[in-house]
Amino acid sequence: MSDLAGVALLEDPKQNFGTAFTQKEREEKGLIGLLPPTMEKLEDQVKRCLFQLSKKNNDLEQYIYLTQLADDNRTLFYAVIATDPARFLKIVYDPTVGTACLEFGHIYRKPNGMYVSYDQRGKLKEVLKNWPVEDVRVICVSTGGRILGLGDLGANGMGIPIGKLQLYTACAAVHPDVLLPVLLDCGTDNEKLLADPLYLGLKQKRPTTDDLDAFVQEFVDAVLDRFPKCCIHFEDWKGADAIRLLARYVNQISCYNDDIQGTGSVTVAGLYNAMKIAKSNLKDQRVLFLGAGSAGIGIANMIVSAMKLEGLSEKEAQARISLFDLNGLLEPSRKDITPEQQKYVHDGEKPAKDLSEAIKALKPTVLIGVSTVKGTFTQQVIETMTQLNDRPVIFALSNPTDHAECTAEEAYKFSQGKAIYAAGVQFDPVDLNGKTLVPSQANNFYVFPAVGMAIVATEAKHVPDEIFIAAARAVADQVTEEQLDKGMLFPPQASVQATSHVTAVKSAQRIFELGLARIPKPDSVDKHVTMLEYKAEYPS
Ligand SMILES: O=C([O-])CC(=O)C(=O)O
Ligand SMILES: [Mg+2]
Repeated sequence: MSDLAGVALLEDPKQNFGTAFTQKEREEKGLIGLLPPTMEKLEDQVKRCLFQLSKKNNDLEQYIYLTQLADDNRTLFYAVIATDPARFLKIVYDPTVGTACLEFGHIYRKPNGMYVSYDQRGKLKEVLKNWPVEDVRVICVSTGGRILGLGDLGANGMGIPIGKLQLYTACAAVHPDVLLPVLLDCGTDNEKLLADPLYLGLKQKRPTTDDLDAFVQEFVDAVLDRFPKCCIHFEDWKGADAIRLLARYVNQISCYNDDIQGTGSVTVAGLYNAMKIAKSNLKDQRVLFLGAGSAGIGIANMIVSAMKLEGLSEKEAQARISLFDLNGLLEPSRKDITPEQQKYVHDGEKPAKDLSEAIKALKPTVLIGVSTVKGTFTQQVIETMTQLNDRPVIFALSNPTDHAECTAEEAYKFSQGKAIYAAGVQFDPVDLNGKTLVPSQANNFYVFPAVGMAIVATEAKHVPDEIFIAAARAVADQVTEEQLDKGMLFPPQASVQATSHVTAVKSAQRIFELGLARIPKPDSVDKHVTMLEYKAEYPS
């Protein structure tokens, strides 16, 4: 039982049970008179929260309410989320977390994690000592350099590490005590924020790449010094930084980049199921990306890994993928190709500025949008895909909602219901010619919380793409025939906890198979994961 008492106990979100403290606890802990006399159960408290939430008239207000609830009583916060994950995922996470990040300096209440800032360089080991928990197992860290499809939001990006780690617990039951959100504040190039008197981050421009990399190295060293078993989850960094730093650290320490590997994994999961619907194989697809940043490269690389498992060579797999960005098709005459993009630039390809033209020339079977630009999958683009394919696969992954390349309704309508569609956010079902089509949300929340649990459960020393392929397979295989028939490529969000458990177990098994665990393999990986799972309950 808690060593805190009285008001201090009520102010500790981990140990505060509010009106659910029993008479005995109230007497022993000096709480008599500090609470209303009625003693409630967790279910009663949940009902009151749901009532209060029903009075909030927009999603941002609900986000603010839930943030305060988490600061007040953590158990109750997770119990509320568990009543309806599908409803609350879109509040504590994408898309509402995007609105929250835009407003973060304005709606700020409490830090809820660590702000490690550029002006503390040279002292990061000292800084990390200020975190009160000794055995942190996952840090989710962002520079705010590229928040969702919203660009550089600087320290306002803190909403993302907080929200991502809340999903570790809400989806995969990772114990919240072992999770630490970090905003690595290196300034921002966002002039609007720099001019905002309520902005909370460092009011300076971002450092050079070399200076950033030196700062990140100091941060990595400080993390390993303070938390030797910790995995570093990189999230929402500027694309080039994300790719470069993942390449540097992926085989060196326990780390992964969710925007690269998690997004790649969930997209491959969606493609595995799209192949079941289209009665085809991944290795036979031709894939065109709109957007050639970290998400596009991450997904492309993951598709290559998945095609290799189906028997293609690396070169053969890469030849099946092309990239198209703001400046048109990435082809040999372009002068602005980065080394990571180069493998998807193919001899003989001609310049193309118009996406429909590129589609006619390349005849892709799969079109993936990671452009952050709304409406770029026009009627013409969707119709061209439909002329070329019986079942065109169209994934409009940019988020939040008003950044999607096309809506579910547009994809289904312009393809006469033939498109196999997924988006980065959840769109409502669409009625077309007497059939209800259920669009999927190809969002990395199906993957990163479960992989996070697998990492915690195995103390993985590295987190290579193989683990994310195993997670993709696990997610895909949990969709039933009946769900596939409605166009669903992912398991229902209502059962995300059960889905994440299975995905975590399969991912952990893969970590053991690859020899990447730092603990001996338990007799039952399933039981081992179950034992670690956090329950949003008061001790009885
Ligand atoms: O957070 C999300 O919904 C997906 C994601 O990682 C991103 O867009 O950066
Ligand atoms: Mg992200």
